[in-house]
Amino acid sequence: MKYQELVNVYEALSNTTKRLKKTDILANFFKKVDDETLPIVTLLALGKVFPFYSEQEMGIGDKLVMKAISKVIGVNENEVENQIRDQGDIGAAAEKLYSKKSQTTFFSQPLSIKFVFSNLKKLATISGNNSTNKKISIILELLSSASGTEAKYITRTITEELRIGVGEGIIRDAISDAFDINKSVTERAYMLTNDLGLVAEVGKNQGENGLKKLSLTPGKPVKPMLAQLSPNIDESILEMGEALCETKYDGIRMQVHKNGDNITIFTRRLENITKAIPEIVNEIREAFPDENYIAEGEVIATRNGKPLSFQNILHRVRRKYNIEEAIESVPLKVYLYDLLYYKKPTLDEPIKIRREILEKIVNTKSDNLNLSEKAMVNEDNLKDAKRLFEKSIAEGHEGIMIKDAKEPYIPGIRGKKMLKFKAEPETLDVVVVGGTYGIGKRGNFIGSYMVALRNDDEELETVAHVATGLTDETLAKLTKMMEKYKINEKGTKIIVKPKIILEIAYSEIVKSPEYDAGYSLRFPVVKRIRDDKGLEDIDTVERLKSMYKE
Ligand SMILES: Nc1ncnc2c1ncn2[C@@H]1O[C@H](COP(=O)(O)OP(=O)(O)OP(=O)(O)O)[C@@H](O)[C@H]1O
Repeated sequence: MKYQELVNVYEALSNTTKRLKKTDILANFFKKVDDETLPIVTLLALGKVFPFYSEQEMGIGDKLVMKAISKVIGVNENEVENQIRDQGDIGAAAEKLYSKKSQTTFFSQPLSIKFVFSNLKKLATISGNNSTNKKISIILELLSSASGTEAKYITRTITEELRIGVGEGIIRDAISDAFDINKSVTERAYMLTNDLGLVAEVGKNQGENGLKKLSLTPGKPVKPMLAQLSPNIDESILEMGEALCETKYDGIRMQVHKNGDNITIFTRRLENITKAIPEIVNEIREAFPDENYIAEGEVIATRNGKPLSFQNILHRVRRKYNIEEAIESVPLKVYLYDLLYYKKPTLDEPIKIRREILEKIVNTKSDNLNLSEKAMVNEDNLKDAKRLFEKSIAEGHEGIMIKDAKEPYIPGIRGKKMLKFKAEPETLDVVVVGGTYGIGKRGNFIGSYMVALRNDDEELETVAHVATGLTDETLAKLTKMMEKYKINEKGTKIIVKPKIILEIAYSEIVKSPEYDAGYSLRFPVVKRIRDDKGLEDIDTVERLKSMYKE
């Protein structure tokens, strides 16, 4: 199938902001695509070449792409840079420059989707000697056979900025519509496998029954079950009848997979962090029986018995070098709290049973590996939950989790079956879309950040400017990140790609016509940079509205 056909779909998608329309466009396209190309286009429609959980990333800087464009068009790099500034992004700039190109490539073969995809994959895997030149020549090969619109989307895919407003949710719905499958079946199949290509393929060829048979595979990460806020501990427990209450540790969520001899550890964003924490891999190997399993827990860092800050842990689990040294300086502890697979899938068992199996099979004799502290609570012993909460706070943890004892694990859903109750007021996770440089002494720093939430159509809506809560060190770090993601700059204002996630505390949600969301936050304060979250994890306008009503 020709790449131009996918490009026509991209264009149609970027011409509408309506979620239903986008879903419809994609569903019609999926119906037409052949079996081999179908998994590929589910990734390309997201602007991706590798699935989310893959360790592979594109990692190609804008500069390299600019260089390639300048060679293909035969203009100097300054002109490409000027176009990017005028058009707002590299793709639109490439399209514009192509339209001025005098020499057309009549004799070249039209690009096929498969050819573009395999070249993009190749790009990401080149390393070592002379790799920059090799990368340039692959980009050149693609761009020299491309039309203007094809070049627009090839360059955007390479720089990982597709800008067509399509997220996983729309692709999932489009698969459902294309192959006439109940949305909840597609959703669950995706949450369990994290593989849109597989879901599309099985949905097309085996329908709903085939998708229902998809399950967990140790080694392949699962989307984590998420928690809602509990308004009140007692009320939540009474509603559930019986609750498994546990300490809420403020660390990194970890999903441990054992398949054969291999142990793999993923974060909540499904990043593979196995290599950074070899001591934990060893502890886990020792503590579990030699079976296949998937367990979940929180990893925290401690010093003198007290939990260290979240940033410390994040640094530690992302580390690529000097790991031995880090093992000494930032010792980690793991608290396990769930079991999704043990010899076979266990996620459909109630959490009470999953916990019992976990307790039975895990040997927690090491100081660094424990099960989460727990209390089984019902109407007769509500005090135990309060006691656990107070103890958790006194030990420096965040609060407690309240889990409905009879409920299964529901991947990827933020439902009412698992709640959290924290000592500190709830915060919002937002994405930075722009900023303003400071004045005087702070002229080199971006002092104020324009932040946004997601809406139902998977677009971003601005919600506040935040300028407090930042230490000089964080300001410097954020400014550097903003410059890296810069799309446009005018005077002291800068627009950036939506890459930086901040956790924001605030005193109140108020109505405000000034922002796209129609609401804003009073006294917003940056709590921390959430490097562990991605755009798909930020809060939604819908959630903001429901919090306002509450
Ligand atoms: N005992 C526990 N059981 C389940 N989750 C726990 C536990 N202790 C800590 N956690 C953490 O709490 C998180 C659940 O809260 P939530 O679903 O709101 O995630 P979140 O958006 O990261 O929230 P937060 O910002 O409050 O951590 C889990 O992702 C996990 O990392």
